[in-house]
Amino acid sequence: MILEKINHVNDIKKLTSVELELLAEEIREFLIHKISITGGHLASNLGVVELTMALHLAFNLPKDKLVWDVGHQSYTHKILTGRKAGFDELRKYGGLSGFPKRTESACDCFDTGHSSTSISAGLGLVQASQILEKDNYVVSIIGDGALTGGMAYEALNNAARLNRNFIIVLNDNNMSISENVGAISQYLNNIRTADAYTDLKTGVYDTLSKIPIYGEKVVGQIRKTKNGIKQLVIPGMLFENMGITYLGPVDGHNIEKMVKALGEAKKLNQAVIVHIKTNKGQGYSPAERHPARFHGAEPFEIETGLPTCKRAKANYSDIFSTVMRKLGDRDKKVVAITAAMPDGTGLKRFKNMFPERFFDVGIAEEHAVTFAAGLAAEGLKPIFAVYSSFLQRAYDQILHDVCIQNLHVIFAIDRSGLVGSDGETHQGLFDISYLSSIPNMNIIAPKNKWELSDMLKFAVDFDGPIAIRYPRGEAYDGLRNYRAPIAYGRSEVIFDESDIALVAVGSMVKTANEVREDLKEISYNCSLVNARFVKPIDEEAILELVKDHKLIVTLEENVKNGGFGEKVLQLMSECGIQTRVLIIAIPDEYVEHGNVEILKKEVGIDRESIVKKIIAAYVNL
Ligand SMILES: Cc1ncc(C[n+]2csc(CCOP(=O)(O)OP(=O)(O)O)c2C)c(N)n1
Ligand SMILES: CC(=O)[C@@H](O)[C@H](O)COP(=O)(O)O
Ligand SMILES: [Mg+2]
Repeated sequence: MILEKINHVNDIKKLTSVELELLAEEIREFLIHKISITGGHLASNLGVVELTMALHLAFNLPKDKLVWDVGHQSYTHKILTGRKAGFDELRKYGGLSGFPKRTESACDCFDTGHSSTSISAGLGLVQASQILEKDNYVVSIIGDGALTGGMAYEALNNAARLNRNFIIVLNDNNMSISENVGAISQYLNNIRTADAYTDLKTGVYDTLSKIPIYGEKVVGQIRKTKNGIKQLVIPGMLFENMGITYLGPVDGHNIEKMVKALGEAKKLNQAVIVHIKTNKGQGYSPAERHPARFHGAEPFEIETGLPTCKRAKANYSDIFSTVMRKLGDRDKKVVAITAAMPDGTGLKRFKNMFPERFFDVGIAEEHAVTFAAGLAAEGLKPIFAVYSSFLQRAYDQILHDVCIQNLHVIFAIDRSGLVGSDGETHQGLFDISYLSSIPNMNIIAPKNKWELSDMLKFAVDFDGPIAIRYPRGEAYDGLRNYRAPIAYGRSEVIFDESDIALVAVGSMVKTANEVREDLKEISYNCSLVNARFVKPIDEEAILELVKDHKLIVTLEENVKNGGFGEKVLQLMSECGIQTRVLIIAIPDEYVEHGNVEILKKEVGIDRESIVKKIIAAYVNL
């Protein structure tokens, strides 16, 4: 096994070219085997095995810096930097992260998780090296999907004026999670498929370069020419015209060719894009055939590619998908938007049924929000389905373009709360806080699958900005009989007792009900209130609760700062009420990756911890 020889960074440099080919095969087998057990981002990682090897051969880590965009494709990099043994615990609590982490290795120079940040971060590293007079290379590796994100262009706009080497590797597999979208994707596709064009370019350059003394100059001259012959011989004109040298496209499964291209790129004192063509899922036919399904794979059977655990119940995204279909049927003004997540959010069905009312804008959450605002300004009813953590980057667009004008944009916020194995960057723990500080915004959260459906209908009939937050995973199907119509700003009393009032938001209603049952067994009486509205909070109901309850407990899967509990506390203080409020929420810290149940325990929002906290608070009243 060649893989056994790879224990430290740069071990790869000791291998012969035959061994390198074997190593690529072994890494693929290793990844397929490990991820079939743990789950993880398989298809993207299979696609970059040779590219990562080429980068490790061409550069000296950790002195040189590799910045992985999104970072979901960094598994081979982890293997080559001595972290092979960690793959049994990949994305598990306390185990190896699925993304680059500076705390995990000196070879991880920048943490990522969200898309399109690598060129900005890389440029920062380059400028820092210059100021600190360091002598190292910086390489940002960005996918064609990540290149649909606006931040990448903001960075390219700046990188173009560099007079120092900065290599941007464009890992082009012609896929985002789903099919990539937009003009840039089309442009790259044209380059990918225009082999004759590439040969012409290579041929012309090679011939010209071979002419003694003047050849190199002529090539340089062609690069500087704004049109004419350059249009004919240089793919990647878009980048060249911006002032960024373009090299490629290069076969991303040929190590030798990539090392050569990277060597050329290293010679330039400016920003240079090396366009690498890869195949998402390379070497594992189920992933090659279904790259979207194997983008973020659950554990699967290697022979068939089928998931090992069949899902018995629908998750919230499935419910959303079904309701969206009905809403689309019922109301022609309903339009749906996704920022490159049609599968994850459950919008694929809507896309198939109403293609003219479906918009995938690419990984462009900021644009998605302002685009939705434009649609709403003309009277349509846009529903932007987005993961909680990805909506974070559209804060100003929500405030400036939607809420100031009080436009009727519906935010269907999936993955609110703890998401689990993706960790810090993806936990949806801030949306209540960041949204509720914005005037005109309304925030609701369903307790179960039926309420998600009711709330979506309510939101479509509403007028104004409204966000519905719901968690990742299985949709709760308990408390079915509690289905009072949704009324603006009103909560729902589920159990009316005395002593302790549990006021829970969305996913925490289920937990609160379990806590209520546990406490009942030891003779504590608890009322259970489903908050429904986080903004505006149901002040009337809360002021009613303080009349016959000694302790109010608020429960939410959001950070405490700026959360629901703090709003209740503020109301109490404004009304001069002394009743004790116990806030069950996420503490002021980032929550790492791992199984959601373990994470809940760690942050103290699991059933058992809550019971203990309530008893402690109650006996100390
Ligand atoms: C801001 C943000 N939005 C959405 C995502 C979800 N996401 C992760 S990877 C990905 C597709 C990236 O495509 P590409 O860069 O081409 O990489 P590939 O998976 O094809 O290797 C998306 C949409 C994200 N990580 N960050
Ligand atoms: C890397 C990334 O951002 C996505 O692939 C994300 O991991 C998807 O998460 P879900 O599995 O919750 O759809
Ligand atoms: Mg891609």
